[in-house]
Amino acid sequence: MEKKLRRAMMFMPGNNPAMLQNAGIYGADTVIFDLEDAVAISEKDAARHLVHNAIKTFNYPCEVAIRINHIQTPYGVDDLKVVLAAKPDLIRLPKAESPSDIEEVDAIISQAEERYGFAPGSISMMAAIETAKGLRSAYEIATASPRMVALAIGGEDFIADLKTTRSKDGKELFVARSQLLLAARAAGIDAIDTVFSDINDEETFVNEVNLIKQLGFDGKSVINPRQVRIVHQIFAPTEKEIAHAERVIAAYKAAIERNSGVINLDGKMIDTPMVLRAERVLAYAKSVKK
Ligand SMILES: CC(=O)SCCNC(=O)CCNC(=O)[C@H](O)C(C)(C)COP(=O)(O)OP(=O)(O)OC[C@H]1O[C@@H](n2cnc3c(N)ncnc32)[C@H](O)[C@@H]1OP(=O)(O)O
Ligand SMILES: O=C([O-])CC(=O)C(=O)O
Ligand SMILES: [Mg+2]
Repeated sequence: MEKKLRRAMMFMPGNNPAMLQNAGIYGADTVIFDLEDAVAISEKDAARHLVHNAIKTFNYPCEVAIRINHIQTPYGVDDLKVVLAAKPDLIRLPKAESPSDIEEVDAIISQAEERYGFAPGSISMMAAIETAKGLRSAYEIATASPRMVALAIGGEDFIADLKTTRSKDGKELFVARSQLLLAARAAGIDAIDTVFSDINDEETFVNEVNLIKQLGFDGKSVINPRQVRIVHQIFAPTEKEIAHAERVIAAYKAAIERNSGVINLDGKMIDTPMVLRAERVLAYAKSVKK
């Protein structure tokens, strides 16, 4: 099965009807309708129903995710009660700290799938790690349910938990990003980087997207349509990368025909991991073009 792309996952407040209506037009791989921190407590109930109706009404051309409130707040269970009936593709649990958070949400989703006649397992889950405590259990959280498709880092809350501030080069998040990436990779699921809040600082945003791509992340949470285009551009393999990958595969095939194990391409040794990476570049380029 072809891998699902989750390059830009775009948040919007669940109580903003205009944004919900236009959510699908900006090309994000995933839209995230937020019921958590972007929605005031007095608006929680209205937002749930608005999000439910939007999913039922608009035929979004992308993955549809909902960020619910944490399951142990007074709002999380009610969020699920209302929105699951609309069959979102993905539930994002914020501030996950233990596998039991995931198990609790998983159980409620299973009940809803049965009640509404949805295929078992058809609603996926992801979790955002936003505290040092959550990061210590990242692998257990990632593997707590077969529904889990991604771990994200929630950098704003994480930095508050670290008791520091956010710098332009993100040094304070470096270890957390690396550890989260390792946990996601060990679990075989996607790793998604945090939002970048200063939508007018394009230069720092571009540097940050290049950094997280190099670290190995699959995508980034974003908060504005302008950020979607930048993330998608940076994640797309360049013509040069595609041409190189094609030459690696061709050299590998030619070597197999010659029964030769060692391949030399432009003076550089090519071996199995490089062939795997070249295959991944070509598969990625193919899915990006669609
Ligand atoms: C730390 C966290 O928890 S982050 C997650 C929660 N936060 C959010 O969901 C915030 C999402 N983002 C936003 O609300 C907005 O982008 C803001 C407030 C940051 C900036 O808003 P604006 O100044 O209006 O942005 P901008 O001028 O670029 O908007 C251009 C258009 O895109 C729309 N738009 C902006 N952001 C979004 C979005 N996230 N989703 C959908 N549409 C959006 C605007 O409504 C506007 O539409 P229009 O031209 O039809 O009027
Ligand atoms: O999960 C995210 O990217 C946004 C968020 O809540 C945070 O940074 O605290
Ligand atoms: Mg947060």
